[in-house]
Formats: sequence, C-alpha cells, structure tokens
Amino acid sequence: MTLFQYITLFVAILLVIFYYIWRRNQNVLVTNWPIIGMLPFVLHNQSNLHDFVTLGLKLCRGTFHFKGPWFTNIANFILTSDHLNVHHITSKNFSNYGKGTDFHEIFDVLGVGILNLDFEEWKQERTLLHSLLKGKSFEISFQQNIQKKLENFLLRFLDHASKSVQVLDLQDILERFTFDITCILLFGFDPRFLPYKFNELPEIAHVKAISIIEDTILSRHYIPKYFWKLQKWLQIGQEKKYKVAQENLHQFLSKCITYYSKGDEERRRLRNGEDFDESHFYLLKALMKEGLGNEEMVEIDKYIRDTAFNLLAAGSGTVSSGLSWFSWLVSTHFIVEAKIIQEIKDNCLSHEDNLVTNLRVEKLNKLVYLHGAICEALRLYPPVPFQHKCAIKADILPSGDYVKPNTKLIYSLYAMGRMKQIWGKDRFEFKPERWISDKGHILHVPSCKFIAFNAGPRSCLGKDISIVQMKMVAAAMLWKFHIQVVEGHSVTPRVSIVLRMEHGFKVKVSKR
Ligand code: HEM
Repeated sequence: MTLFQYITLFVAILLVIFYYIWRRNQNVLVTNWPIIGMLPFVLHNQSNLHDFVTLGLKLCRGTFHFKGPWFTNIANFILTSDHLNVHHITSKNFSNYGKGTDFHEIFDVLGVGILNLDFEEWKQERTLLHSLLKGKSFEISFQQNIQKKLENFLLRFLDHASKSVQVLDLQDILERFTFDITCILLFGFDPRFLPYKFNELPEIAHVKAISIIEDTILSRHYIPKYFWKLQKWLQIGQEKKYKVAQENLHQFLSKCITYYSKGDEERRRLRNGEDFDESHFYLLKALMKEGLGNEEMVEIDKYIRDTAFNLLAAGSGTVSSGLSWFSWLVSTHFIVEAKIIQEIKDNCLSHEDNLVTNLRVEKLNKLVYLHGAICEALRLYPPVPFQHKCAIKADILPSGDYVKPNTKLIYSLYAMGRMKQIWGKDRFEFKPERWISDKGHILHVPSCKFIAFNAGPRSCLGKDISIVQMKMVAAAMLWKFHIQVVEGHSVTPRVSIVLRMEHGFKVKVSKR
C-alpha cells in the first residue's frame, strides 16, 4: 500500500469510530470523543456555559465527570452542584482539599495574596485579615465612607442623569462606585472613577484591566496549558493583553501604596494641593503595621501589593455584580419593588429624616424584605459563579463518586442556586419571600446551600460588610429613583470568573 492509501484508511477508520460514538451518544448531553474528550462541548457552549452546565448537572443528578483532551492540562475533573458534596469538600473534609498547583498557575496574578494561598500560609493570612476586616474601626470607617460616597457621588450622579433623560450603563456606574469605595477602604483615598456629574465619566483603565485579567484567567481553564504558556512566552494574543493589564494595575497599586506609606507631611507635599477625601482608618495602614512586624516577610512590597490586589479583586467586582443583578431583578418585578419602598418608608424614615444618614446597621437590620431580595439576587446570580479545589488524598464523596489523589473538583455556585433539591419547584422565580419566616424574621439557610459567599473555613471574609453595603446602596437608590430597563436591551450573564452582564445594564433613571 502507498502512504496515501494508509492515510485514507486511517481517516476512514477514524470517521467510522466517530460516527459510532456519535450514534451511541445521540441522547446524551455531552459526548466523550476520543483524543479531544469533551472539549467541543465547552467550546460550543462557551457563550451560555453556566446554563448549560446547570442543565448537564440536573441530568446527571448533581455530579458529572468531565473528560479533558488527551495530552493536555485540561485534565479530567469532577463537576458538582450536590450540596452534600460541597459541604464535604468545603467543611467536613476541608483539610483534604486545597486550591492545587493548576490554580496557582492559572491565577498567578493573585501572587502571595490570600485567595492564592493554601494550608499554613493561608491560615496565618486569614487570621490577620479576619482581625482587620471584622474590627470595630473598620466597621465604623466602612459605613461612614459609604454614606459619604453615596450622598456626594452616586445619588448626585443619578440625579444629573435623571435630568438629562439619557441612557446609562448602571453596571458600569456601580463598578466605578465599588472600585472607589474599595480604594477608600484600602488606601484611604478616593480615585473618583465615579464623578458626580453625568457627562464627566473618566476613562477607567484599571477597572478594564481587571476585566481583561478575569477573561484571560477563564480562558486558561480550557485552553491547553502549553498553548497559553507559549502565548505568554511569545507575548502574543490574550496573554499579551493580560500582561499589559497586569502592569497597568500594578502601577496603579504601587502608586497608591507609595503615596500612602509616606508620612502625613510628605503626602501633603506630594498631593500638591489636590483635594482628595482621606480616611483616617484604612486597611493598608493597619496591614503595614501588622505585616512589618513579621520577620519572615522578606518581600514586603510584593506582599502588600498582592494583598491590596486580592482585596480589590475580592471586594469590588463582586459587590457591583451583586448590585447590578439585584437592580435588574427588582426593576423587572414591580411588586417586589413596591414592597421594598414600603419597607423603607415604614422603617427608615420619619418626616425630617435624610434617608442616607439614617442608613445605619440598626435600621438596615429592620429591612427584612430587602435582605431577602438581595439574597435572592445572589442565589440566582452569584458574583463568583464557580470554585475549584484539588484533592490531596483519595476520597469518596457523599454522592458515592470516587476521587483520586490530585483530582480537580469544580462546584458551580450558579447551578447550585438553581437546583430543585435545594430550592424547590419555584427555583427559577425571584421570590424574596423565600428568605422570610412566618414570624417575619430572616430565615437562615446553611452556607453549603446558599453558597454565594462560599462555605466552611474559607468562606468570604467580606460577607457581612457586603450585605450592609448592598442594602445601603439598594435602599438609597430605590428610594430616590425609579430604574427602567431600556426597551429591547438584552440582559444575559457573561461567562467569566465574575458574573457580569454581557452587554452591560442599560437603563433610564427618573426621580420618584
Ligand atoms: C457580594 C459580594 C461578595 C461575594 C459574593 C463574595 C464571594 C466570595 C467567595 C465565593 C469567596 C471564596 C473565594 C475562593 O476561595 O477562591 C470569597 C472569599 C473572600 N472574600 Fe468575598 N465576596 C464578596 C465581597 C467581599 C468583600 C467586600 C470583601 C472584603 C474586602 C471580601 C473578602 C474576601 C476574602 C478576603 C476572601 C478570601 C477568604 C479565604 O480564602 O479564606 N469579599 N468571597
């Protein structure tokens, strides 16, 4: 036989095998092809991956074994939305599940920050950040700064926008707002990416840089490792954009850090008369005081920069994503909107009151229905839609699935918010009532079911402050303005590591 005949025969055999597999899998959602595994399923459903994964998990009763292409890093992994499995991984057998080496490579931008640490190093960092984020000084500074920023910027901005009757992207506005707030809390100064005038929106390279970094990280999950590493080495394609974005962010962070590590006099001189709002308490100052005492900390500059980046990543896009989905859900559910307004009226206002200064924790605790609406938005649209872990030793999950050492496990927070076993038949409905007891109190749902803030020892350190921030912004915004989605604007989730809206959130606002 000639070489040509050998090749033809080989191709023919391959086609017959592929045809056979295709016939056998016609009724199966995901086909496991030879060589390429289930990768075509990911690529084909890239644009609606979260919903497709939710459907797949439903058909597989909550746990699914993904087979990656041969000879690539996209190894086989277990995908689950079974809350008993998640409880096992995040809490019961927590010590057996770390982030793993793949995570550290894919999320290299997190450096030595908490989100990228495991075991002893993580424990130390968690203890330090816990003491700072849960301290009284932080809580007081946090509330005061949000009140100021709301009054002086967000509400004034929306007021301007309502007068000009123009369309605005509320998702972008909320991202600017939470970015500014996080900078105030971290560095004690406000970069003012959200101005108070509607027509003075500055270019925000740093927020865009975060979005490029998030997209690249997502693509590194399904592009073969050797391919993206080659791109990185050659500095081409998405990896080039990533590097530029990372440098951009590092420059911004270094500037903030250099500026705020100086003494008061020096800062005043550097500020050169520019009038920045400054906060007396900020995390970076507290962290430097604590961190500098640690003799093992050789690369202190890198540590401070990475920690600042981790907190910016953890606390900025997540809150704005939550607020954007909340605003969309409320603006398309008029009865919910009316109930929230009534609740604010009944609990936060007397005739002479200014609502914003009245939004203190004691008052916010009375807004039970608003609390339910926020939890409901976070259930349906969790800002962090998936999490991944890596098993150290062999294990058996409560679902009966066997886990080999070094297996990757991904749990979908998005799918878990839509599982009938957890939320019942009406799981796709936006129903704040599901969070309220017969006596009118907030119902507690265990974190392995309401997973938006993760569960177990690695649950979110910013959960309480995020809910407070979201309640303050939501109450002030809804009380003063009616938000109307622009007709024909399509709202769909963007597939990324933070769940934003693909086309933004185009609205018109009018004063109530
Ligand atoms: C709606 C807002 C938020 C949501 C949905 C959210 C969600 C999450 C999730 C899912 C994790 C686990 C991440 C992982 O292990 O890879 C996490 C961790 C974390 N979050 Fe949040 N977060 C929010 C806001 C915040 C805020 C405002 C802060 C504070 C600045 C914060 C600080 C942290 C920290 C420090 C961790 C790491 C905990 C650890 O590894 O021990 N988060 N968050």
